[in-house]
Amino acid sequence: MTSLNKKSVEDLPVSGKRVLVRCDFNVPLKDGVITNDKRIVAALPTIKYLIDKGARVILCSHLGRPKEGFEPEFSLAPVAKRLSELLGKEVAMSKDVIGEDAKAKAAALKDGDVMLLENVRYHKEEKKNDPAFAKELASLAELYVNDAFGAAHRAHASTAGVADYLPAACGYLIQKEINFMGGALEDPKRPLVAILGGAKVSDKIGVIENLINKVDTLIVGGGMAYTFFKAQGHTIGTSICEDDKVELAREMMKKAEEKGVKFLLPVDNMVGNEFKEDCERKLVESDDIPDGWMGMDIGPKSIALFCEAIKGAGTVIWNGPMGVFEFKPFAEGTLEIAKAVADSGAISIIGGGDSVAAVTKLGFADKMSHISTGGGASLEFLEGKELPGIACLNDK
Ligand SMILES: Nc1ncnc2c1ncn2[C@@H]1O[C@H](COP(=O)(O)OP(=O)(O)O)[C@@H](O)[C@H]1O
Ligand SMILES: O=C(OP(=O)(O)O)[C@H](O)COP(=O)(O)O
Repeated sequence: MTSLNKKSVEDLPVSGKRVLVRCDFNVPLKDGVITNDKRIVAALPTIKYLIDKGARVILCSHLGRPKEGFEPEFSLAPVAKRLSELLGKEVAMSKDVIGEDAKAKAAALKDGDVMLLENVRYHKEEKKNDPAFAKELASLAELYVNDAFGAAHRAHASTAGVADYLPAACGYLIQKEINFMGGALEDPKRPLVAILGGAKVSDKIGVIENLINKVDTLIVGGGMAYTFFKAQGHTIGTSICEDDKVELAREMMKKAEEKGVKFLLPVDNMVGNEFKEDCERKLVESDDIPDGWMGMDIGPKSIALFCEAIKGAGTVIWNGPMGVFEFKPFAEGTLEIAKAVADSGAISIIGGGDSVAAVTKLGFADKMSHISTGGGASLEFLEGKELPGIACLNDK
């Protein structure tokens, strides 16, 4: 396993100290109710450690993308409530971030107490990583712990800026994420198979460029595939495609061939005449999608081809569903690939909001070695980019 060369929460003298802990509590909410608390649960080991050590814990996070100032639907109050339930103790919630209420509540903390600040993005200075705001936030505490892996690719005041003013270390979640993903890529159990799908071609094509130097097999399915189909000269109908990435897709395939990387694309496709759950559907036994039809899932031959490659894998890295899994008639590809990954015995790492949602919805989450709490963050890490939320922390 790769070890992170950064100070850990255990390296800080936390007893009796006020510790500012950045978490990623950016959880999905529907009508004010948390629909998936995975990110809150994932933050518990660090919080519990600090409570046990008698630290005075000041938690902070963003939630969603509020535009300006206080907007009630982005309040972290539901998170404070859920945290109280999970910890079995009161989590005080301040009405503001660096205002009077936050300062008073932070000053009143006793050893082992926990509080949560309001959404840091209520201040526009947060995303700008404004030094004065970072300094003010830091002044609430004596030590800083970043455990927000899902936001570690953001150079914001609470994820990076505060580290200029306080001794700074990482929490257990960041360690866990980096250990798993770093280990998988630096010393992978082979064959190393990467599966990429989903819809964000431009975000992920950079990952392919980097992965080609590391993987034995690269599987591209889902909405990603059609840009590659176009690069091969196939017709793609109305399938999603990023025209400005076609040339890059061609280069990626050439690079894969030169490097001896097995590059698998779908060989048959489930298509629909409209982007709707109950659209007309048919199987196209080739990579030429007819006019007026859209590739919305991989077909049975592709499933068999991909599953065969997954079967012998030592490590599987998967990001992006194989089709529009939210529509039941097009969920088959994602379901079968999830099953194959679960049954492969390989070390399996799943990242990305929709991929994790798909794997969870289909009931395979427990069978994966690692479900990452970060979408964008895990991708940037896999691309080999330095994450600012980690780079800012004190070296060991
Ligand atoms: N063939 C396709 N056409 C259009 N959208 C697709 C296709 N295959 C998958 N998708 C969509 O891709 C979305 C997920 O893509 P993305 O955001 O890149 O993944 P993740 O969130 O796991 O990183 C899903 O909502 C899914 O419906
Ligand atoms: O949900 C998040 O990222 P993700 O959707 O890439 O997993 C993080 O909380 C970061 O949020 P942001 O993309 O608004 O900075």
